[in-house]
Amino acid sequence: MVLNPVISKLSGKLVVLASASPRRLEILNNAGLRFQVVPSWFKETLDKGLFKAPHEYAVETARQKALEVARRMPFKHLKTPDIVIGADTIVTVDGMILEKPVDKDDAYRMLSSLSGKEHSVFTGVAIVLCHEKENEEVDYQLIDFYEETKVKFADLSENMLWEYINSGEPMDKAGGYGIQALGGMLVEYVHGDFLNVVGFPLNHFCKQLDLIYNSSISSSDQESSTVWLSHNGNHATSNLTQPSSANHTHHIQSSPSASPVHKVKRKSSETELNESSMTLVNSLSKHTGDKDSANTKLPPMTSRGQVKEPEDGEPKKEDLQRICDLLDGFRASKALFTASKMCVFDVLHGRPGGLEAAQVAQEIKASLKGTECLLEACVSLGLLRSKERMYENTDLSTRFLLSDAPFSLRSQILHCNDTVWPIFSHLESGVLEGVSQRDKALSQTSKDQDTLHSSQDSKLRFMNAMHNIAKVTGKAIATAFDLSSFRTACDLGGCTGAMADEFTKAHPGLSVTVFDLPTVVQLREHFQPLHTDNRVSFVAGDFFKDDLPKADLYILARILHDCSDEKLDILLSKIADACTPGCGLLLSEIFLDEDRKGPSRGLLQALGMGEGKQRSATEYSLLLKSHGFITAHVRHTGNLLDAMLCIKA
Ligand SMILES: Cc1cn([C@H]2C[C@H](O)[C@@H](COP(=O)(O)OP(=O)(O)OP(=O)(O)O)O2)c(=O)[nH]c1=O
Repeated sequence: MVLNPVISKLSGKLVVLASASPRRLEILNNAGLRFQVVPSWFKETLDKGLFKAPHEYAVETARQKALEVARRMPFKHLKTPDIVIGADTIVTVDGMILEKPVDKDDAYRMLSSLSGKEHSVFTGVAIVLCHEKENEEVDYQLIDFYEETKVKFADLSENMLWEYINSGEPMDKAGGYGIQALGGMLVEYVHGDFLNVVGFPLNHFCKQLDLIYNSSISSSDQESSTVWLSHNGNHATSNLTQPSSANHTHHIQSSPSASPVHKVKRKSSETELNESSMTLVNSLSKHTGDKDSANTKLPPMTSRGQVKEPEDGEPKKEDLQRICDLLDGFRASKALFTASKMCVFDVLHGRPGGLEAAQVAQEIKASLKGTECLLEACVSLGLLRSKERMYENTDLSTRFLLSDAPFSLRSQILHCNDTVWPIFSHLESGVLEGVSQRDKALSQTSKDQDTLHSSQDSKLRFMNAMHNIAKVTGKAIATAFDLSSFRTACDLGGCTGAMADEFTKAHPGLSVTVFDLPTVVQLREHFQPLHTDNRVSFVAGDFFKDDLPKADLYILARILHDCSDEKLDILLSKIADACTPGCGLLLSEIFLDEDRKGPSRGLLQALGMGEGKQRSATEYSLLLKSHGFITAHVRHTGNLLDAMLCIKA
């Protein structure tokens, strides 16, 4: 691509850099750009697990930074900018995204994971062109791209690491280093745009401006990822300027091996955007009539920032829908629980063409009316499909709801129905008293049941539920990190050995001892191992009281969140005592967002009022550090559980 003069094209326009980064300011200043700096208030807490690739996370964060400033300025600065530029720089290594370190130990973790390795630096850039309309409304044209640069670190000694960390330079930089300053000492080579590492891919930016201001093609035919936006409430519907439903993005790779420019066909922006990541509406763009963007027309935002309610004062459909979804949530859960418990999905399995409601009613020994209502509700939830009154399983129910499906969640569902549901029926008492209502709920439930489950039956049902989760999450956790330096592992509370199976499958040199209560270990034969090799063994014991089996890696999957602080201290102290320096501790839990605003799966679980608590990755990292374990890697798996690998100092 030939590059033309572009900076002059912006003269006379109100250009805003939505960044507090002194490096970005310096880069754009040196390029002769005249602009204002309005740091973005957007909190960089997007859930990394939602993004399929690291650069998507950086681009989305850059978009949000720029949009926040573009939206705020008309109200706070009483002026609408012409262009707002946002950027986000991340470092990636071993599949992990490294942002700015939270403390020196975090900087150590980051830099030691970069030592001796080639890694990538991605900077996502968002350019928001603001188009003010005669009625004071503002349309935003959003153009984004990313740049990747490869950087190779030398092997760094402990002294080098700590000398660099103690310089203080790492603390406000992604990956914990500044290539343009002392951090330059750590770098063996750079493949690609150096300024991109520093924080802003100036060349790519200029090429993008060239496309915007010098290109002969109109903006609506541009091949960059351009999306039109205007203020709105809170629903994501993308309105593409492209005739097709997908965007094309110029991703200009500057690493010598790649072709100078190649177009990356992007997923339709609808698949890339999650509702919380951007507010898109059907604006009055040139393509309002585009059938592909059959969007819900939403009330525009007035220039004063309030959502203008429709003339008739009716509440916005989207807001009402959101509340109704929550209102109906428990009915949907109970429909799933009941259909699972009554084996509806098993009854329909293997019945070509499906069954009529009457046939299902007969098989599950239920009323026709009740069965019809249940089947129709399951169809509305996507758990069944019906055609001419014949009901069949969907792929979703076949994969997760059949009793014998490889990733069946039926036992977990029964656990939720029989144990969690009664506890949540006492949630108000739980909130009032601040303690678990388990005993009250279950003693009442067990009295209600015709036959009290034997302790073995209830133990088996619980183990089945844990087995379901371990089967669904095991591979993601077992493959989250390079464990080649470990030979023996101990899965504390490993229950049926399902997780241990996944670890031995993923790591041929690893053997795993499952350490769990005698009652659990003696019931393990009910859960056949997934393969025959004998690298999974079982030892009975209580990890709060008994000596732990010796291992060079300890696994804690969904254990810590259930422990009181006192039990945490006992367990982690025992593990620390059993470990020599270099031993590993692999933690698998739901990691809350750093601002504890999600994921709701974790925060709703906390309503069980158990004696434990839900934590963010940083909180777990600090907890483990207090017992001598330094966090080496964190992985948001995008599955039900996240993972963290720590090393005994
Ligand atoms: C890798 C690397 C990053 N950095 C800096 C660039 C960015 O300032 C920072 C990455 O963090 P960002 O979150 O991208 O930027 P920021 O927090 O500094 O500013 P804002 O969020 O307001 O835009 O790391 C360097 O200065 N040198 C480097 O070699």
